[in-house]
Amino acid sequence: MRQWHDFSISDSFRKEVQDYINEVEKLARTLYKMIFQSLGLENKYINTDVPDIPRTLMGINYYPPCPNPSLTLGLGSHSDVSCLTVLHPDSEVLGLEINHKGTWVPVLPVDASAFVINLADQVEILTNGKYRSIEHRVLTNGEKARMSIACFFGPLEETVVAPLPVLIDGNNPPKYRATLFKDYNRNFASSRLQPNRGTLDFARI
Ligand SMILES: O=C(O)CCC(=O)C(=O)O
Ligand SMILES: [Fe+2]
Repeated sequence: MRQWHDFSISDSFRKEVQDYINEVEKLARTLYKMIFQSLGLENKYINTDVPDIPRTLMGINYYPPCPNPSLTLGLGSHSDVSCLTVLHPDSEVLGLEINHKGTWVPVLPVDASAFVINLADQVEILTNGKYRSIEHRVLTNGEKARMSIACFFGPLEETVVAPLPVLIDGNNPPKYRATLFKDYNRNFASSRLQPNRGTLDFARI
């Protein structure tokens, strides 16, 4: 039987991960820009005033089979903390659900190579709630293990995130205060997963 120390991080594994992250980062940057373009913001403003997303965190989630899926979740309900998540879901073993107006709806990948894109908390703050971060959770499967690869794209720790001034006026007062991303992140880590997009409470006015 193979032991844990038989699994080294080989050069080929390192390269695969690096190539994957490079490609997914290009996609994330394109989508991130399109989010703000869709709100009518000019490219010049986006390039100078919207915080950059240079920070990538990649996580491989492994959900072992569970003898009684009704008793537990694979991952409790939460919204992602950063700006945007590019998720490579397991197209064979389903389980991801989003909360759509109070109803849990399964996310069905259109094919084996399709990504799921989650808008995360910092985009909700920047757009002053025009785009909302999505609450999601993962069910367990009775027979098969599930795997997913999540890449989270966000600002630097020292970046202050606040609703973009251009989206604020008399009819649209700020719904969120300015927070240092480091503090937001620390609050997320110490409060663990929270339902109802509860991590946003940290910045909500
Ligand atoms: O496994 C999944 O499909 C979702 C994972 C997830 O929500 C996360 O890593 O934040
Ligand atoms: Fe998530």
